[in-house]
Amino acid sequence: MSFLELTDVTKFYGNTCAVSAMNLTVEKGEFVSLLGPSGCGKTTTLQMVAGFEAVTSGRITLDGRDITHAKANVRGLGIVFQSYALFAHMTVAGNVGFGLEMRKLPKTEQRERVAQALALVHLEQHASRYPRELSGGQRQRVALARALVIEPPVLLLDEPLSNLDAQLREEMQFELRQIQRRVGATTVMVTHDQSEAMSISDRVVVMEAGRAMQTGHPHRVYEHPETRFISTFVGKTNLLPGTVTASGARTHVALGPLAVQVDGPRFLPGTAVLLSLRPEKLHCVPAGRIDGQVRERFFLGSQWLYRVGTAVGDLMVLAPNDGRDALSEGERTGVDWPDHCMRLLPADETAGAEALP
Ligand SMILES: Nc1ncnc2c1ncn2[C@@H]1O[C@H](COP(=O)(O)OP(=O)(O)OP(=O)(O)O)[C@@H](O)[C@H]1O
Repeated sequence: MSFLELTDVTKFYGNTCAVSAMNLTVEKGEFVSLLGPSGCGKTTTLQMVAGFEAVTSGRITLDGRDITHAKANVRGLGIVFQSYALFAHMTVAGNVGFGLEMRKLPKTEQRERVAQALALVHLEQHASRYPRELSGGQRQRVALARALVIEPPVLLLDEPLSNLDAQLREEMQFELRQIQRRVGATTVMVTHDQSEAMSISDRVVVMEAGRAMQTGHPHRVYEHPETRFISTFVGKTNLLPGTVTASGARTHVALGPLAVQVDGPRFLPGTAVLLSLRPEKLHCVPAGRIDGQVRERFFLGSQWLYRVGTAVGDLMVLAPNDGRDALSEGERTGVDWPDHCMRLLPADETAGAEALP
């Protein structure tokens, strides 16, 4: 049995189904992110684990105990929610120590643990400040220290880095991961930022319309998305429409004038499919699988992004900036890619039954 388990957890608000038969297992010490677009049910899922929202049906267990209907305060979870503001009238140390005070721990132990928690988030020197005297990022770190100080079995984070500018956000992502590893807290984080989820999680759960669509290691989900939605929500991709012409050890697909053979899930001949090709897997070469012409180019610093017009449609190609001259707009180029980078997705996701086992 996993440390935290959600089994068929469903939430209705009136007639609105916010979360539908959600299944999730989180191992002790694991960092799992719920990733998905606005309104897909991420926060509602976290709120049900926290005990702030009632579960309509299904079951939640923590360390083997059924906590589906347990009150929030007896679950003892560490929570950093966007709306879970700091106490304005208390200092940073007061905010961080609040949970320990509630638990009536001896004063000396409280002081020690508050100092440790503040050191963890590098805010020792701000212990006597008030929240209004801190930056947004510092406030989020106080919220994190307040959650960590009670040494919770599970840490629940809802967009914990949302108030930070891009650079601080990136720094804090790594810091958060380090803190989480050091403390060993089992963590569930909600985010709509796919790069954030991928860079710090052991596993990501991609949600769409109240459902968990795919769960796995970030690299696995990125390289083997199971649906069109996941292939475009987690990273960027070129999607080329094609038709399956034959299915053997590999699937033969016709993409207009181009024929390819793809490993992976097999489809019946005649099935409409999409070939997913990640832009960074494509190369501009003098002679490739297909000829094209650079329509546009964008300089991204460490990379060039080319839009290359070809007979199978426009292809986005991401090339490392190796310091040499880039291709010019209007220039002719071939486009190539390795066989193992091709992924086939059903064009019509309701037609999954047509996929061969
Ligand atoms: N208290 C509520 N009453 C009615 N409907 C709600 C309530 N809270 C959420 N919903 C609905 O449930 C669905 C899921 O909302 P939720 O906040 O869980 O999504 P989310 O993925 O966290 O979105 P966001 O990234 O925008 O925060 C949405 O359709 C939302 O409108």
